[in-house]
Amino acid sequence: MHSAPFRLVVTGGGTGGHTYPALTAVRTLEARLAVEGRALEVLWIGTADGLEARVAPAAGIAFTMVATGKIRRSKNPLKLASPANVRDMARVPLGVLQARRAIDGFRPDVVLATGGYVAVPAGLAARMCHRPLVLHEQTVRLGLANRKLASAAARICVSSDSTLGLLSESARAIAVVTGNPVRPEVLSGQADKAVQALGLWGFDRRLPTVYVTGGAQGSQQINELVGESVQWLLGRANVIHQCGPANEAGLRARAAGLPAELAARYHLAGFVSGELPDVLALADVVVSRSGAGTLAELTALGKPAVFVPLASSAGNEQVHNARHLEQSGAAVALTGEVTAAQLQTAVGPLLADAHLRRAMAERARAYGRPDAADRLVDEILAAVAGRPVTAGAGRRGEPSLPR
Ligand SMILES: CC(=O)N[C@H]1[C@@H](OP(=O)(O)OP(=O)(O)OC[C@H]2O[C@@H](n3ccc(=O)[nH]c3=O)[C@H](O)[C@@H]2O)O[C@H](CO)[C@@H](O)[C@@H]1O
Repeated sequence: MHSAPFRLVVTGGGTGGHTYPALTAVRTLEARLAVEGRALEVLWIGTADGLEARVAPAAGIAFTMVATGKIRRSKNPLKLASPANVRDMARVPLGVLQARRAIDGFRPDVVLATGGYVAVPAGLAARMCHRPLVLHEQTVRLGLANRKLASAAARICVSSDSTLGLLSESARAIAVVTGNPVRPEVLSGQADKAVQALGLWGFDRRLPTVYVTGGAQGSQQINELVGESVQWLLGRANVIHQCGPANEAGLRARAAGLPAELAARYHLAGFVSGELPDVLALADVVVSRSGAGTLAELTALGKPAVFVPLASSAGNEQVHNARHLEQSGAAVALTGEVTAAQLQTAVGPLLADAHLRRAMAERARAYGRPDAADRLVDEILAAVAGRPVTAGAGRRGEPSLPR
């Protein structure tokens, strides 16, 4: 029985893709320590306007804000020297100072950084305070924040085997494939609870249900495609459409024009929060962006998916992710200029044929890593104990996401 609590600083956020793996790691570590009778104390270093500013306090985690600026990539020096860029870069040293003060005061055993702009000042401050820094990368290529922090890290935990080949020799020496943590509750949703919680009384349970999601902020492109196809979809399915908080009012006005019998089977939401696991359980087909977080969830659950990747995502990784799953029949990828007709051609067979859905679900599940959070916690504990990375750790010979 340990009397001293384990102290963790966690940093990362902006989007859901960086925020939820951090939250899942905290919860998993807490459960692991509880078995030994040891308490966990956590401080989350984030930004005021990132998703983490809502998620961490709602989870009862102490939260402190630091200044940070968007780090933009550009090969054009004029763009790099733009006023917005210069202003944002100037905020980073202020953020480092603030993060350093927070870390000095909290004295964590370890700092976990999961990417996003805020991870840069907090990660640099971790090194200044001589605290072990564990990085987690969700996407196949290291994000900008993790690239900046790699040389300061004790461990670089990655989500895909194919990331290892893309790392420098020194980064590979401290890299471990853990997978991308999926919130445990996401894996145990119940379809009936979604009906209760969202009041989906007009849904026809004899029809399949499509969950449309554009990621935490919603996707204009997916909203338009679904808007054009909504009557077609509702002719064959119930639809839950997560459209992004900023787009909700406009789409709600448009949905008011639907015939009543179709409107009863259409549910619009800006953001799906606590009900997400139950919504995923209810979904027979998912139409989605292919961000790393969503992909980890859908493969862990084994859900047939039609992906409409964000073409401008870093290194085009969403397109790579979607195409890679499509190659083995684990999803359908719609890339480039996608039309409503293409969406219908992709979704139609899945709505019509439950066998097809089951086959795709099985293939998707082969990519899932439901144990990723446990493996990340193993590495956090190993970093605190000063254990070196095991050579070849994490190579499991499973299907991996592409380069
Ligand atoms: C625009 C952008 O920068 N996208 C990147 C961002 O994705 P972004 O954060 O937008 O998307 P992800 O798919 O990674 O994660 C979204 C997360 O939010 C959750 N969710 C979403 C909607 C909702 O209503 N409720 C809800 O809980 C999803 O279940 C998921 O857990 O980070 C990912 C991981 O680094 C990258 O792969 C993406 O390319």
